[in-house]
Amino acid sequence: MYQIKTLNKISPAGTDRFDKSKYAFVEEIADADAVMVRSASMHEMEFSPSLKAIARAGAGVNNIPIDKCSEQGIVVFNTPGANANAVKELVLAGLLMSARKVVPGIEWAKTLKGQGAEVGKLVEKGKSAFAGPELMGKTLGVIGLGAIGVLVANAARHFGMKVYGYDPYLSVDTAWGLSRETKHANSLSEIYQNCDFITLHVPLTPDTKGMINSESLEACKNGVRILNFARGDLVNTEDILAALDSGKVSCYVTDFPNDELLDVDGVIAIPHLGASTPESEDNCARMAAMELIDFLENGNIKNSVNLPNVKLERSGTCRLGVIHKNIPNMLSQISQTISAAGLNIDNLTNKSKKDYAYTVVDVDGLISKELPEQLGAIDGVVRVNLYR
Ligand SMILES: NC(=O)c1ccc[n+]([C@@H]2O[C@H](COP(=O)([O-])OP(=O)(O)OC[C@H]3O[C@@H](n4cnc5c(N)ncnc54)[C@H](O)[C@@H]3O)[C@@H](O)[C@H]2O)c1
Ligand SMILES: O=C(O)CC[C@@H](O)C(=O)O
Repeated sequence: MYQIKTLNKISPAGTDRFDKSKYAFVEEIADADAVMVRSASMHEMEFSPSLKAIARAGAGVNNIPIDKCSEQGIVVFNTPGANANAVKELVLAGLLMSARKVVPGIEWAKTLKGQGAEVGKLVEKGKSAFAGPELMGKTLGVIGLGAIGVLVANAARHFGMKVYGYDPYLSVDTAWGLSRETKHANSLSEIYQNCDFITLHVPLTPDTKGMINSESLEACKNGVRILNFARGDLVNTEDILAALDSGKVSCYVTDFPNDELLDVDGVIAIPHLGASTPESEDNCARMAAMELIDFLENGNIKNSVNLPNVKLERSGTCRLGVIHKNIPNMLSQISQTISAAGLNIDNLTNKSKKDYAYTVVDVDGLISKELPEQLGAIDGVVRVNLYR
């Protein structure tokens, strides 16, 4: 039996994919072959040698210690694009809310409770405090043109906005999906100087942490509206609060509230609801489950953030999945060790991603108990998994 541990609430659309005759859900991570997780932080967790894979039912993997996983040969998956539409829809709501003062207006309207027949008159008298501009004709800067950024950029065009997009690592596939009317910004300065609204759709990494700070805000237009549906730490809290106070920023919409941001004028703090739709939770859970099943049963890897994609049709009698450092001479040492064990290699594939590589070998004949140990002893081999 394969043992699965779920952290967070994972939709049954995913958990039901595991065949009950082959999979069991366990309480303790120490017993697990694989983990399904959403936003729970795994940075302080110990991983037992049984743990082979972690599937993030979502996009951001900053809650998972990727380097530690790679060193231990644990494959980390995510579910690219599976929640992008849900986030896009809330970003569009965020754009409207940031412009039209709907949230403070609703809060003010509640204070009129108990005024009886006067409510209508009071509404008309007080509403001018909550007027806000239209989106049509305004400029939106989208930072990060991945699954979500592209959808937001394209949809904003339908509001009549002029859209600038910035992404130095834009993939060819994504570029095909981007509206031709999106202006390609060559630098962040171009976004800051030109945009009335700026929306962030980049992963949180050491490079992007704090990218919105006093310096970048200084380069922005006065009264800019900032939307952050990506990760809280992309924006320096102290600096955005100062910019709200000075009027440099007129609204900050964030899906990642912290104590300092709550109940501040100009801040719209949403409790991380970007991906909280039944459709997106189902999509993410389903994709994460399918990734784990194909890896645990066949050693195939799709949508991993730390190892290459490898898909090999099963052949031979057994399969070995060897996770190793991306250094010279690994393939020949692996195949020599297998040949020395008297086994014929039926099929083999090898792919690399940054510092790590993955070799999948289908062999004819039965694999002895010693062979995985011999392969594991090769300098640079991190982990050997056996698939029967
Ligand atoms: N609020 C939510 O519930 C929610 C849901 C999904 C994703 N997210 C967050 O949004 C982020 C983006 O999600 P996605 O699905 O679009 O991911 P994605 O991987 O499809 O897109 C990220 C894009 O950012 C680009 N990028 C990376 N570094 C950059 C930089 N320094 N400057 C500009 N562009 C850069 C990449 O090239 C990529 O195109 C996730 O990493 C996650 O943190 C939040
Ligand atoms: O699981 C969630 O609800 C949020 C997921 C989101 O932050 C992501 O990065 O995909």
